[in-house]
Amino acid sequence: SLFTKTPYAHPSKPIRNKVISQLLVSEPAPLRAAPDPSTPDSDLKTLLTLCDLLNRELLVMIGWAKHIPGFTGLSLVDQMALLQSGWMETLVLNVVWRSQGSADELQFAENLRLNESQSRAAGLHDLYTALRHLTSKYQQMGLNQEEMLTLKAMSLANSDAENVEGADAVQCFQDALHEALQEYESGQRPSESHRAGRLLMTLPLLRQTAHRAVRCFSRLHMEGHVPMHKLFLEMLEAKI
Ligand SMILES: CC(=O)c1ccc(Oc2ccc(O)c(C(C)(C)C)c2)cc1
Repeated sequence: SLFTKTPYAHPSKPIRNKVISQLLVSEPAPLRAAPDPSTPDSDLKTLLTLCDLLNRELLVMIGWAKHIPGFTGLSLVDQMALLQSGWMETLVLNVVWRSQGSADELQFAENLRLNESQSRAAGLHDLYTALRHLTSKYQQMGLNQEEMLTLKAMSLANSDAENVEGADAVQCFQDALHEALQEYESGQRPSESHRAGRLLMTLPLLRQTAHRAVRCFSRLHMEGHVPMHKLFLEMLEAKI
């Protein structure tokens, strides 16, 4: 009838899942590393540049989270709790996604890629092996951008923060993201019936990779060579 609202599929864009299309439009532009031109190149300079990049990524991530459908429906306390427990997984997925196109480098930024020997020189070998392991897992699976964005939002929603006030609201937030993934995968042609489950089953490895990254930073912090930004230290303390 004239009044049934048939969804209008724009010819060039297939009808996408609402949650996933919202995640696509709110994906921030990748940041660029900002090495200090007056400092001579050194391993410490690499670390300082990476630290600065991470600090800016943290700030961008906080703004990004607010665009995840349902996130701002949580109490502010719960929004902060999810960010404090899920930030590392979220940032790890970002670097792993950026590194998908490379066989042996980590692409922290378009203008900052490290291979194994450069990572080792900067004291980041543990980080390198952990992130490359997860990167190759997603390369084997042929992870696409829609799936990466959904997993990123899920990793925040499912970060198992301890002191959550509104457990039901968080559960509902998680369910909406899970539903979006299921709907997206069943809409794929050819649809792979186990795809959504396989993607969810990579989350334990993502959690483990984030913990290995935290250990790497705690060691670097203990060694005391690298000054770390206050926000980063606060977020790091929330993970230890
Ligand atoms: C403090 C310090 O020594 C440090 C060393 C390396 C580093 O490199 C990174 C840059 C961006 C980034 O997103 C990530 C993760 C993906 C691991 C979060 C790591 C950041 C900080």
